[in-house]
Amino acid sequence: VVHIAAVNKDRSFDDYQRIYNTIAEKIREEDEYDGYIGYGPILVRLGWHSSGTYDKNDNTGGSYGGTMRFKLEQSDGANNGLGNARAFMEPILKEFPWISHGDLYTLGAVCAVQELQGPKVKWRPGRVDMPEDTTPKNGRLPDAANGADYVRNFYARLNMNDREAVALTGAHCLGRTHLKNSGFDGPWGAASNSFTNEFFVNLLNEQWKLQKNKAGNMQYDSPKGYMMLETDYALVQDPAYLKIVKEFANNEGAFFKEFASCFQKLLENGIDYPKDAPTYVFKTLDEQDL
Ligand code: HEM
Ligand SMILES: NC(=O)CCn1cnc2ccccc21
Repeated sequence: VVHIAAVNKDRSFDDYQRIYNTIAEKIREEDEYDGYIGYGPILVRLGWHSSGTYDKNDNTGGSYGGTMRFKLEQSDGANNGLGNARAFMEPILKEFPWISHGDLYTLGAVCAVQELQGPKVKWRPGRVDMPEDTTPKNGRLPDAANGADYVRNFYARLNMNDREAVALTGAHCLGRTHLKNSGFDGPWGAASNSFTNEFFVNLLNEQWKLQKNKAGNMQYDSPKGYMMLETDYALVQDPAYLKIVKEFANNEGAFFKEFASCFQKLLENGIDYPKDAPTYVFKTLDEQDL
């Protein structure tokens, strides 16, 4: 399968910055969502899950076709709860009907990372909506009840190495788990809507206890009320991963640099960009005094 980015000559940086601003202002406005966490974290998850179906072995899946808009992909249990993120995007699609779903879902994730004080993430337009029958089968997204070998193998399918795998999982500094979505319990207190290296600091500094949660699933809990999935904790069980977790816990800049590059790579997996395709770095609302 080959997906060529469609360069739309009628649209400029300003057109996409306007969509970025509309999403960013809506995140700011609807701040009460999910116990005042806001929509940022779930918009990051929407962009990630739109892209996480990619398979480097046959170049299928990924963000290009916008197939997250179809009920088959939405029915994957791993996507439980993302209807809230899609509903958030509905009015944006109405106001800007010229953008593809793949471009919108990935632009929303980049906007959320930047507006939550994360690193600048480069973004390129050109994804084209594909028909429903191109939707990948369910089951390509990861399952949290696994260890380091599974994590390494899963990220390898996305063409991600150890450093990229650790950096990407660092997005679990945002938001929380919801029993009704994934069967994992999440602490109200500890959830956050600021993009930092806290995930790595907590992994190293908290005492973690593996226990069954009230849904009967295993998760790690800490005295402060933090939690980690088994796939999160795998990053301190595996010696190669642990070395990178320590680096990112002690150097937020190194984490930000790696995250910025591998998040862009994740959102663009499977797409060939012509040499005249533009690359955009959006301004935050704060940078525009908005
Ligand atoms: C082995 C890989 C991964 C596994 C097993 C995993 C699993 C999960 C689970 C079970 C949840 C809770 C969903 C809910 O109950 O609402 C979650 C939330 C989340 N995940 Fe991951 N994840 C993985 C990788 C990633 C990556 C690569 C990113 C982004 C770069 C990411 C971003 C998020 C965010 C932002 C949330 C919070 C969403 C919210 O607060 O609504 N995750 N993840
Ligand atoms: N701060 C917390 O205790 C939750 C952090 N956290 C750990 N693993 C996660 C997976 C998804 C969302 C938040 C997560």
